Amino acid sequence: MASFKIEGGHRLSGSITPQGAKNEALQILCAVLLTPEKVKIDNIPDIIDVNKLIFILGELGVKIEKHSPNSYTFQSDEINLNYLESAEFKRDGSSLRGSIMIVGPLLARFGKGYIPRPGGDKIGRRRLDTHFEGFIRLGAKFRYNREEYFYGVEAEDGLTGTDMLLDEASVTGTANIIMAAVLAKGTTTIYNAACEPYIQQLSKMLNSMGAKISGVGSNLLTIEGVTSLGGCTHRVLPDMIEIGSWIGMAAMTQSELTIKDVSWKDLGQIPNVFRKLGIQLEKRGDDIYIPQQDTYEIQTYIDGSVLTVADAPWPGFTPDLLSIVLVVATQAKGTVLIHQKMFESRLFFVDKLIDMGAKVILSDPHRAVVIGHNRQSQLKATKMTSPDIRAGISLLIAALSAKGTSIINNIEQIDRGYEDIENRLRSLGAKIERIEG
Ligand SMILES: CC(=O)N[C@H]1[C@@H](OP(=O)(O)OP(=O)(O)OC[C@H]2O[C@@H](n3ccc(=O)[nH]c3=O)[C@H](O)[C@@H]2O)O[C@H](CO)[C@@H](O)[C@@H]1O
Ligand SMILES: C=C(OP(=O)(O)O)C(=O)O
Repeated sequence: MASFKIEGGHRLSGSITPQGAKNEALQILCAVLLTPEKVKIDNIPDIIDVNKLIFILGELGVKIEKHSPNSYTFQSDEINLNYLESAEFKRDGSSLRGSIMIVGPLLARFGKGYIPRPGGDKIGRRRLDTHFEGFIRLGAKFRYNREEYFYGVEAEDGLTGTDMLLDEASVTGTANIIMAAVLAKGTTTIYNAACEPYIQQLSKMLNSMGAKISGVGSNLLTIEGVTSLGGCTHRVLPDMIEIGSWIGMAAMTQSELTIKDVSWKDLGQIPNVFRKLGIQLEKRGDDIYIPQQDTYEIQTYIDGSVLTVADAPWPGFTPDLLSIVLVVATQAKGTVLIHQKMFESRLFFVDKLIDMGAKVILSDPHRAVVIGHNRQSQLKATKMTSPDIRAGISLLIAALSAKGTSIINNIEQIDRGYEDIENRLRSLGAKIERIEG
């Protein structure tokens, strides 16, 4: 297991370009299974989860041409469905969350889709009911092998469009159902659909392949099924979660930083939430400029009560940035309640921040109150283990601002979602080293 050794307390400076969005890339890669024609994708992040999915596509027989670390062409004209029944697939498919989204395209195009229980962050219960209820509504037969945690859907006579109301606005669930419905007979409506930029991008890509999806960006999608889809080229948006992480790093290390080409129009609440923590952000063209700030003060509500930052399905604030907001608040002036509504095991990493000297009260698994130090007391370096991607990057941010040298173990968790993070941080002046275990 590799580790990071971080000497904290150094300011960063310069500009950084965000990687392509992990969660969008995982959807877009699955969509290449919907056509026998070539699909070219640019700005794919070179991270563990994405590379694992590309590996699975290769095992499925997809022809893969790599033009550069971030640009590929895929062609799914000879798919090897036998792989789905292999022991290798049971191992490979369960190693990330995004692999679940191969099921919709395979079901739509080949009449069957299987998946072992997918992996991903261990951040609480992560059910798949929405996905499979959607496929069943489209006419698929469902089976589940409890011993092997193996899911399967089949539809020998194809899928038929229908109206459905999702039980929750699941991101990967909506993507999966969209990819199944684009090739179904007739019209499907999906109400209570997730509408994150990831889903909007997937829908736009599918429309450029010949699909007929309307309502893109809303929670009511209408999909007129077509008989086949063609090739396309697609560019993945910058990763809004990485952008939020860079904002957090700049604030915590009191650094002046420019984040380049962020696609402001797709950032939703993200800039505003950081502004509510008192962090100054300037829109400069399509860049975010963050001036060096010695202190920042958390706003209160108009009536003077304590600010809450909570997650919600889009256009609400993404749960994937709450850990970062939490760590940033530890050095602010003021108090904030962090309410992680979606996941029940994502806040436990605060123990480590408390060890480092942060004032945090974990009220219950979903809520933590952060009482900012206002820079009166610097966090102390420590040795810690990264439990999930976002807690991992939050601990890294804490370590960059702390006094002394910290060690973070299990950094594969960070590598799952952040491309070449130590070299990019070093280019901004951070003192960080990877130690191979
Ligand atoms: C590969 C990928 O794209 N992963 C993202 C995707 O995961 P994923 O698609 O797995 O997450 P879901 O959107 O299905 O749900 C996440 C959690 O939120 C709960 N929930 C969801 C919707 C809702 O309206 N109410 C509700 O309580 C679910 O029960 C679940 O516990 O979306 C999550 C929620 O934005 C992100 O954290 C993950 O980074
Ligand atoms: C929860 C996350 O990822 P995954 O769904 O892939 O585990 C995340 O990106 O923060």
